[in-house]
Amino acid sequence: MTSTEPTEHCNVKAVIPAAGHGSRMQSNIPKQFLTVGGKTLLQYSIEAVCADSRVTEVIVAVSAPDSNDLPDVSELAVSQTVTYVRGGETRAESVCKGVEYALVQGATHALVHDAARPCLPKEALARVIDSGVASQHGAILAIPVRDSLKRAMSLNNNAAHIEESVEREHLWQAQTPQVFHARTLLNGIHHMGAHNPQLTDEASAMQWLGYQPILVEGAFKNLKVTHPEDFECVANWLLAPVTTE
Ligand SMILES: Nc1ccn([C@@H]2O[C@H](COP(=O)(O)OP(=O)(O)OP(=O)(O)O)[C@@H](O)[C@H]2O)c(=O)n1
Ligand SMILES: C[C@](O)(CO)[C@H](O)COP(=O)(O)O
Repeated sequence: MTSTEPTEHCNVKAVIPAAGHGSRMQSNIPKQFLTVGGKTLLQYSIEAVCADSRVTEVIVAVSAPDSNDLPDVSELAVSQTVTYVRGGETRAESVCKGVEYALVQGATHALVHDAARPCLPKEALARVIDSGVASQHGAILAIPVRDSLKRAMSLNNNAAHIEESVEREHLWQAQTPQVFHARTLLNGIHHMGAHNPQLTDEASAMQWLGYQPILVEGAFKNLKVTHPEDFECVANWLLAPVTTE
């Protein structure tokens, strides 16, 4: 793997982890299957990663690949092949299953994108692919921290109190997609362990191997739906009139 892989030799396959329970969402169905305008968040996320033709296939890791509740891939407004595989007990394990399948299908690079991030802008997708395939370090979308940061501590009243301020300069919040050489990423996840609580994103696995992924500025609207208020924001963005990107 050279430090600047010629992009014409790249075969980027998207892996979408969508096997979570969405417990923080407190909804009666996993959040990726909540609908906005008649489409699930998962469908929006699949269509979002398919907006760049360099993505040659989409592999979606779900808890029940043969479930009738899954979006019918024939109804998706995409030209790429979409395949469901069985996910795992952790996000990392689901990603692992997806990347293993992507490698069998001939992927050189894996583009991992949360099913819970349906508002991925096309131009941000293009930029993270550009950077991710051009460097052995790979790349992730992220946004610089914009608020003051405080470390919390609990006092005897159990309320959270400020223990200290945390320097926010040079701090970024990681998003997805995260784009890496597929075999290297799989090695990183295997070495770190898919149940390792520190393995919260693909960049962590690459860092474990000594790589320093490129930070590509993403977008605030590329929000991960985690809590109910997030869903309200995302639903408004998805239903807003389409603007030319
Ligand atoms: N075992 C898991 C856990 C999570 N995910 C996926 O990873 C993405 C980001 O994870 P998160 O937001 O934490 O989703 P959940 O684990 O479902 O949420 P919670 O932690 O609130 O249960 C989601 O698209 C989720 O479906 C997955 O594929 N497999
Ligand atoms: C991968 C990720 O979206 C980057 O911010 C985040 O780590 C996922 O965390 P979660 O707790 O599994 O949602």
